[in-house]
Amino acid sequence: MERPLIELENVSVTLRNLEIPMVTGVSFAVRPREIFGIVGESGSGKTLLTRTIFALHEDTYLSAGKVTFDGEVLPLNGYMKAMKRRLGHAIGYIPQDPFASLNPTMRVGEQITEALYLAKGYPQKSERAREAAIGLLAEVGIAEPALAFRQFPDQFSGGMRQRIVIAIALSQDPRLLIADEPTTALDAFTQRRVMELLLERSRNRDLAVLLISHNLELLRQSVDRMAVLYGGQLLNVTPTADIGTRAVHPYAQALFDCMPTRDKALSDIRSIPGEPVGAGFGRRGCAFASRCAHAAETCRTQDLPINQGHGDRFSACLLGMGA
Ligand SMILES: Nc1ncnc2c1ncn2[C@@H]1O[C@H](COP(=O)(O)OP(=O)(O)OP(=O)(O)O)[C@@H](O)[C@H]1O
Repeated sequence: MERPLIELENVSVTLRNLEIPMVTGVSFAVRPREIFGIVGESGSGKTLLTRTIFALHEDTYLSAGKVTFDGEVLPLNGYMKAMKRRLGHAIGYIPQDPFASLNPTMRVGEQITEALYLAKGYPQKSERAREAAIGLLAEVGIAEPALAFRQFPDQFSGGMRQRIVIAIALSQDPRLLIADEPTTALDAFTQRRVMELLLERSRNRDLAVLLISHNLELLRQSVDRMAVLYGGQLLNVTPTADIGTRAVHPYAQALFDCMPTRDKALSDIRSIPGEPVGAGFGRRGCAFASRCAHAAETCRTQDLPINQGHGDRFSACLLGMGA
């Protein structure tokens, strides 16, 4: 099996000021060219985990575990510095909101040539940088790339802006692209077009993608495997093809049961009882136990198993379900 591009082993994320562990015991590996998802309800800790791993969060730190990128272990001490060296080169980031992530006062071309200068050293005003930027705009489906080069972000729709953000991320020739809810700010149709573009570009460029979303259906259509987070715990790692077809962790099953799909009758859609438990669960046992139809005493008293090795599947269910 190929060496993972990035591997998390028993990673915990802690809030800096309060010293509260928010995400605990997360292990998974993303392989080269793999489209890997992280799914979980709002507040489950997806963003905290991702932004901490990629050194984008000032309020949290990696308090335990091991992160290996491309075969190199990044030290916990000095982690942010070590990871920041890879951001913008080996790793590209596409944030949630294309409206907030582009500078409204700078022309689109300037923003791309700035990224090209930082990643590849192309002088910003050079013809080489201009040509590369226009090429990138064409690559992400901007109809008149030479014109777009001279325009400002507010002259574009949300979907077009997100394409420009993707062009900036691609300008750095990354091997791993992180996309945190990249389409939530867009309408359903545009969402689909932008996702298609993202996946097509990654296949074309042999990129691995880490796609974070609360939308199980979006992930089911897009990713090869996914990690399921709940209450800051990793409950399941599963090939996407398993969802709805073979046993997965009871929480992943419950998420699937409440998701409307084309082949499901309205009466088959079931909501999950109880209130969601947010990141920072901080007790022994499974954070999902209070809402799980199968929960037993052991689910409240035992520590969750940790995902070991690089297998395709992992279930943290203390009753052995979905393993
Ligand atoms: N700086 C912070 N200080 C205190 N709590 C925080 C901080 N940042 C996030 N949290 C809390 O941590 C929890 C997890 O947040 P996170 O943003 O990771 O959730 P999420 O799973 O990405 O949800 P969403 O899909 O809504 O973005 C939330 O309850 C949030 O309120």
